[in-house]
Amino acid sequence: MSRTAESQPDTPEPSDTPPRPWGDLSLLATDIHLTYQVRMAKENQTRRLFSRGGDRSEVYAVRGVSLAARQGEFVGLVGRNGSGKSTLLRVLAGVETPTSGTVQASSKPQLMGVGAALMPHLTGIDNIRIGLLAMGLTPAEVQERISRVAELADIGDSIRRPMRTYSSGMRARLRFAISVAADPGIIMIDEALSTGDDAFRERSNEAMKDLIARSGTGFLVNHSASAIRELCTRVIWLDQGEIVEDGETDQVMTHYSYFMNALRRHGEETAVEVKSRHQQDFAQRIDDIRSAGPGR
Ligand SMILES: Nc1ncnc2c1ncn2[C@@H]1O[C@H](COP(=O)(O)OP(=O)(O)OP(=O)(O)O)[C@@H](O)[C@H]1O
Repeated sequence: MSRTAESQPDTPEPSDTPPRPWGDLSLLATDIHLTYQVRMAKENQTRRLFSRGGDRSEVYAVRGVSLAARQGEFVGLVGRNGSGKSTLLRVLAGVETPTSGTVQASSKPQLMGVGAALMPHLTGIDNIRIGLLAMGLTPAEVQERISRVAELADIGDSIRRPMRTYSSGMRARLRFAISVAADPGIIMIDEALSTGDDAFRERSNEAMKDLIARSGTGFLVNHSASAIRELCTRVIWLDQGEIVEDGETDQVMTHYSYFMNALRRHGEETAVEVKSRHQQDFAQRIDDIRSAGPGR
C-alpha cells in the first residue's frame, strides 16, 4: 500500500498560497481487497466442545473497493453487520494493510481514538496534552487548544481526575474531543458519535461540521440513519465487502433503508434482489461516465 503525503514542487510559486498538486482531492483508494485468514474451531463430537486446531478458512472482508474523496465531503459508510465498513475504514486510515490495492492521501488520516492512546493513570488534562503532542501539535498549539478540548468533551471536574475513574462514555468523549482539536485534514470516525447525551451529540456534530467546512474530509461509520443523514454529504453503501452504491446521501439512504426493510420483512432472497437492482444501476452509471470520457 502506498500512502502519499502532499509533495512540494521544486520551484516555489509566486503566490503565498502553497500549490496543491492534489487539487481538492484528499483520498484515493484503488481496488482494495482484504482477506482475513481465520482458524475454525474443531468440534469434538463426543464432548460437544470446540477446540483449537481446526481448518483454516478465509473471510473476504473487502472486495475490490475503489473510491475518491474530496475536501469538504463527509462520507458515510453504511451496510448491515459484517459488510466490511470498519475494515474498509481502518484500511483507508492506514492502520490495516490491505491484501492488495492502494490508498493515497493528501495528509495523514486521523482515525478517531488511534492517534491519542489515552493513559489511565493520568488526568484528563494530561491526556489532552499528551494526545495533542502525539498528533503532531507544538507545545504552544497544545496550550492554546486545551480549553477548547475540555469544553467539547464537557466532562466537568472529572477532567482533573485520573482517566481510570472515567465511564466508557466519558473516555469516548475525551478521545473524540482530542481528535477533533488536532484539526486533521482527514478524520475517520467509527460509531463514536453515538456516545453521550443529546447536548454532547449536538456539540460534536457542530465540531465535525466546522472541521469539514475548514476544507477537511470526514468518513463516518454509524448504524444510526439520522446521524448519517445529518452529517454526511455523500454515502457509500457496502454489502459483503463490495460497494453497492456511492452517491448523494438522500438517494443512497433511501435505497439502503428499502433494502434493510426487505431484509427484515421478506428475508435474504428478496433483499438481495433489491440490492442487485441498485448495484446494477450504479455500475451502469459508472459505465456511462467512463464511456462519456473526461469532462471539461
Ligand atoms: N480481525 C478479524 N479476523 C477475522 N475476520 C474479521 C476480523 N475483523 C473483521 N472480520 C470479518 O470481516 C467481515 C467484515 O467485518 P467488519 O467489522 O469490517 O464489518 P462491519 O460492516 O463494520 O460490521 P458491524 O456493522 O457489525 O460493525 C466480517 O465477516 C467480520 O467477521
